[in-house]
Amino acid sequence: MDVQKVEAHIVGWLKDYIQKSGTKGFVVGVSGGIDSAITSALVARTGFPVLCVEMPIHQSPEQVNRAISHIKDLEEKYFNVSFQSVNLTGVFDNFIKAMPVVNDSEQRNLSLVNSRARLRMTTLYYFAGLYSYLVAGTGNKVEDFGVGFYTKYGDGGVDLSPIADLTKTEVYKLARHLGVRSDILQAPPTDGLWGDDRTDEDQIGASYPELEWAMEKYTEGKVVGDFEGRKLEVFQIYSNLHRANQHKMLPIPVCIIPPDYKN
Ligand SMILES: NC(=O)c1ccc[n+]([C@@H]2O[C@H](COP(=O)([O-])OP(=O)(O)OC[C@H]3O[C@@H](n4cnc5c(N)ncnc54)[C@H](O)[C@@H]3O)[C@@H](O)[C@H]2O)c1
Ligand SMILES: Nc1ncnc2c1ncn2[C@@H]1O[C@H](COP(=O)(O)O)[C@@H](O)[C@H]1O
Ligand SMILES: O=P(O)(O)OP(=O)(O)O
Repeated sequence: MDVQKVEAHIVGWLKDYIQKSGTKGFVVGVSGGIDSAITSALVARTGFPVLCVEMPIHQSPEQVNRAISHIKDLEEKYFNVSFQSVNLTGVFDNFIKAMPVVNDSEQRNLSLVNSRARLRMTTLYYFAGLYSYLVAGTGNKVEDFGVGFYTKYGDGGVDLSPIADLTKTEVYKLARHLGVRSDILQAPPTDGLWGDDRTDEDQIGASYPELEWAMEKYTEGKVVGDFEGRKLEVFQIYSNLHRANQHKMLPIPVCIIPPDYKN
């Protein structure tokens, strides 16, 4: 990958889009992870106003510190970048209190995990509405179009996706080129939504390089019977998630009324 060309292409694409949209800038959630680090670094390079929002919800101090240090790095380098911290821990705790008590704790935990992501989306759109900004998405190609590993209308609820055609491996290459901090480069990818230190790999059961391999094979039309051992395991993980999460990748189904019913 020619990182210089990719950087220039994405920055140009962002500038072109925002000029045509008639909006004034970008807002992006910065978590201390690699995807939001490069997304914020790219929107910063457009010269348009960029609001980086850090939104802890029972977050580990390491994650918070990485996010804040990254935003400070950007603020020092780019006059157009500003920083807002919004602690959503109390909002989330009150949300839980307002919900009825349920017994199935596994399903409840997953639903609450996704509620965290949706509270962040709501916050980003608050700022987008306030300043006429666009919400920049941070999803990469594997998350968005491979395994659908994101929260529908949570971190998936965005106005534009600058890095969604880059695999995670390409995200790392671009991050090194953009000079992203080493602690962010070294942090294992995590959604940070569970209140513990589980990584994306712990949750999915395969690493990003493995998923990228499977995505390539799946796209080539390979099937389960083509593999054995660990490759088979990874291919099955990928295929199952890809199929189950199609509803996140396709436009939502609309019930079309037969025209003669309307006459
Ligand atoms: N970037 C990240 O790393 C990241 C970010 C957020 C969440 N996550 C992870 O992603 C996962 C998200 O969980 P999820 O996918 O269960 O939740 P989700 O809320 O994203 O999607 C499930 C919802 O989609 C809808 N749905 C389900 N099947 C459907 C169908 N066939 N057609 C239409 N709509 C349908 C339902 O409303 C359901 O509640 C979690 O494991 C979470 O930890 C990862
Ligand atoms: N703590 C956070 N502060 C700001 N923005 C956040 C935070 N955690 C997550 N985000 C945003 O959501 C996406 C996806 O997050 P994952 O950590 O990959 O689940 C992230 O890129 C931020 O934009
Ligand atoms: O989306 P981010 O920035 O939180 O990156 P990662 O998923 O690698 O933690």
